[in-house]
This record gives sequence, C-alpha cells and structure tokens, in this order.
Amino acid sequence: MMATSDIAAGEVIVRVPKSFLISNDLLYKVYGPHPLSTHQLLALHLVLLLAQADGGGVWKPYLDLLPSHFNTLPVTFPPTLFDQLPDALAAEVDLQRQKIKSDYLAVVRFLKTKQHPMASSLEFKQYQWAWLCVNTRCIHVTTSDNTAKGGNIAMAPLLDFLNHTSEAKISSGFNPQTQSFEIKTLTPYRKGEQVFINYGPHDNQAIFKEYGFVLPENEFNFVTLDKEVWALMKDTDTDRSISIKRRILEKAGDYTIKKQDISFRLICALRLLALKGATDPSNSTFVRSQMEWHDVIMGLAEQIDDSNERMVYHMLKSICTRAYIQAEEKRNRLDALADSATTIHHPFALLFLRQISRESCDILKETISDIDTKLDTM
Ligand SMILES: C[S@@+](CC[C@H](N)C(=O)[O-])C[C@H]1O[C@@H](n2cnc3c(N)ncnc32)[C@H](O)[C@@H]1O
Repeated sequence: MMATSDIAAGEVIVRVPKSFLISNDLLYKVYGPHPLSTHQLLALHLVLLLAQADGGGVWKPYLDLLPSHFNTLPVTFPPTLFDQLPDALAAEVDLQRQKIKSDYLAVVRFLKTKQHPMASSLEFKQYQWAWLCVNTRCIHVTTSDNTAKGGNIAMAPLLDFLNHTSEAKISSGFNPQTQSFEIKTLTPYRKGEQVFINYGPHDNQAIFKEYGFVLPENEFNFVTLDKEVWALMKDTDTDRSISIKRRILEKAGDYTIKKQDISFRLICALRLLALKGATDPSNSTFVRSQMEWHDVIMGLAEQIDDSNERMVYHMLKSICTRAYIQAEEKRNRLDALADSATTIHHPFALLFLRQISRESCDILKETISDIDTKLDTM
C-alpha cells in the first residue's frame, strides 16, 4: 500500500468499519452455534463464499484480490525443499501441517452434520488455501465475546494489504467511537512511499513459516540447538546420568544462539550437563555440585569452577560444529538445486530458503569463532 499524500505520525492509516470485518459475530449470524474454532470456520467461510454462484456477492472484490497460491510457504513445500529446512523449523512446519489436516477433518464433519453438499466435495488443497489466507492475513481483536474458540481473530479487508517491516511502529485496535478497527502509524510517510505495519518481533524462520517471506536483515534471527545438545549428551554421558540431569532441567529445551549472544538457558544447561558424578541423584559429590549450579543460576556465583566452565565451552563448540556441518550440507544441496536446470520450485521459495540456510550457517560460524577466542583466554 502506498501513501497517496504525506502522512503524519499518529494518523490513522486504515479504518475498517465493523460491518466489513469478517469476525466471530458475523460467522455466528451466518452459521449459528457451531463447534469450530474461529480459524477453522473463517477458512470454511472463504471457501463457501467462493463457491457461491455470484462468486461471493458483496465480498467478491475482496476475494478476487486474495493470493492465488502459497508456494513460498514451507507448509506447501515438496520433499525436495522441505528436507532442506533447518530441523527445528521442519518440526514446526510438520505441526502446522497436522493442524491444517485436523482442521480440515473438523470442518468436513461440521458440513456433514449440516448435510451440506460440500461435505463430500471439499478438497483438502482448497481448504488449505483458505486456512493459509486466514493465517497470513487475520487480525486479532479484543472483545468481551467469550464464545470464540481459538482466539478472537477476524479478516479485515483492505487492512490486510499492508506489508510488514520491523521498522514500522503502529498502534491498532477496535475504536468504539468509530465502531471500526483502526491502525495508526507512529512514524510519518511521504507521498508515494510504501506504508508498512509491523507483524511482531519475529525472526526470519518464524516469518517464513507463518507468512512465506524473509526480511533481508533481521536482528531476531537465532539457531536452536536442542537436538544437538541431547545428541552430544548421548555420546558422552550415561543414560542414567542424562535422565537425572534432564529431570533437574525441568522444561528442557529452547537452547538458542544468536549473533554474539549465547542464551543463558543454554549455558546453564551445559554447566549442569558438564557436571560429573550423576550416577545417583543422592550421590554426595553430585548433590554438592548441583547446589553450586543453583547458586550460578540464582546469580550468587559467576561459575561453578574453571574446569566446568572450560568443559561448557568445549561442549558448546562441539555442538555448534555438529550443527554447522549439517547446516552446510543442506546449504550445499540448496545451491545444487538452484543450479539445476530442472528446478521446478517457486523461485522465491528457493531464494528465501537459501537465505534462511545461509543465516543459520553464519550464526553458527560466528559463534564457533567467538568460542575459540573465549577458549584461548581460559
Ligand atoms: C497481510 S498480507 C499483506 C498483503 C499482501 N502483500 C498482498 O498483496 O495481499 C501478508 C503477506 O504479504 C507478504 N508480505 C508482507 N510483508 C512482506 C515483506 N516485507 N516482503 C515480502 N512479502 C511480504 C507475504 O506474502 C505475507 O504472507
């Protein structure tokens, strides 16, 4: 969307009246009480509108402008591309696939209870398209209505043509005075400039998964090392010791690194994993070092001891190196795909995936180099 005149900070850039919001209220008027989540029913509603003989009636101009495909979204990727996603992202995309599938089955069951003719003809691909329209374009509305299952989301025609940038600062919400959903820009625009909103502080992998694009630069990028942490443990520790340590870590996981930033959570986990003597939870040496570990977590001590700290950074280097080798392999396969004359993927799907892959490699490479510097001083 472009500014047709200068826009000052604080001005409303879009105002969508309540009657044009495809919201839970509207769905309730059309379908009455129903067992579906708002997301499930919004997607079905889009499909049913498009199936109407008049192409959606008053909503036709809006429906005509919805995306024709979602080929840059990982959830639609064929195995050749899907297999090159970073492992953590692939796992999340897998969950998204399962969600769409179960939502599809739920709406088919609903159509059957209504003896709707589409109960037997609704195709999965058709429903997936509508589900992704909702996922990439819906707004979150805060209302006092507790009947909406799965959050108060709505489609807001026009407003959903605004693209994302992390620089955009906005405020948004339902204005009871104008009875409209409004977005105000907190940054000014000159006539002719593209006007943006901000979808939230997401890293590129999250943006890729939810919206099918990536930002050229993204300060929120990170790499997850959960799988590598446990793989290293399996190689170096006993099953008994691992299970004792896992129990201590409670909600184990979310071990991440960013450029010049190793998460405190990861370092804490490695400090525990580097402790020796976890043969028995009541082993006195282990109990003592576990108490020292707690002191570090609570900020009462800087580290357990020099040897534990050195071990932590050696383990971290080993984990990052393992992840880097795998990330590089995927990156090389993507380069080969890009070079192959028979490539049939959407060019942006491959372009974005290659960027994600490069970003993971860069973060890992830089972290390994930082660890080497740190180890030299220990
Ligand atoms: C809410 S819609 C925005 C309007 C959309 N560009 C359109 O023309 O319909 C979200 C979708 O817009 C695209 N998009 C948003 N911001 C983008 C950006 N900064 N770069 C590339 N694509 C973007 C993505 O395809 C995303 O799924």
